[in-house]
Amino acid sequence: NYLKIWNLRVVLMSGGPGSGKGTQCEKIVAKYGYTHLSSGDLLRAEVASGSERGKQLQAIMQKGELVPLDTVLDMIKDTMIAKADVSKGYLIDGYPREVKQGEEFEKKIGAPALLLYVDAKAETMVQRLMKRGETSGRADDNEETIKKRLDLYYKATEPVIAYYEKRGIVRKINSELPVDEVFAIVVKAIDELK
Ligand SMILES: Nc1ncnc2c1ncn2[C@@H]1O[C@H](COP(=O)(O)OP(=O)(O)O)[C@@H](O)[C@H]1O
Ligand SMILES: Nc1ncnc2c1ncn2[C@H]1C[C@H](O)[C@@H](COP(=O)(O)OP(=O)(O)O)O1
Ligand SMILES: [Mg+2]
Repeated sequence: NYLKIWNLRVVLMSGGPGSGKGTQCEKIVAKYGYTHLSSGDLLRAEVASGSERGKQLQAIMQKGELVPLDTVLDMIKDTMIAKADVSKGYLIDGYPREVKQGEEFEKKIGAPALLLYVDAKAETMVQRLMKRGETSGRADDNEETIKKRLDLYYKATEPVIAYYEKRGIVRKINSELPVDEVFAIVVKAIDELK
């Protein structure tokens, strides 16, 4: 199984907090059957388990900071391996969030085929997250933490997109558009992969 993950297609979903990554990933899974791995969901599952490690992770996420690289990469890799036999490809949402994470992913897992970059204005992202916060129950969907997540996104995650742009695998998509219009562009980008 460990060998098998090297041969499966990897698509990365990137963009700021609230840009619509999760929303588009859900639609991609429905159409293409990729295995969706959200680093945030994996971490929240660990928190929900009530483990000691979960408590430490919760404290970091509540502050809008990044959890240690090894923790998140191990979670992703273990899940990829566990699902290799039934997977048609992987859709990875929320990773890499800094260039170092991208480098480690390549060393331990492999090179992605495509990076979908859903791009929205800061204002739009804040608005969406405040709205999501009314019902999400997420400890990080509050004004103070949203601001920190946005700052960190511009500082640490945007350089990741530049890193993959040099390889020509980035497709930038205007996610100010309605969900279905964003998805139509996503579909085009995926269908262009051979
Ligand atoms: N294209 C869009 N237009 C309007 N609202 C959107 C759009 N995409 C996502 N949203 C809404 O914005 C919020 C954040 O979306 P989500 O997919 O959770 O983003 P992310 O995973 O990038 O944080 C959700 O409440 C979602 O319904
Ligand atoms: N690759 C990663 N490295 C470090 N921390 C991460 C991470 N992915 C997620 N986290 C932590 C910090 C994030 O602020 C938090 C929520 O992530 P998320 O669910 O992907 O947010 P969103 O979908 O709103 O962009 O989890
Ligand atoms: Mg998300």
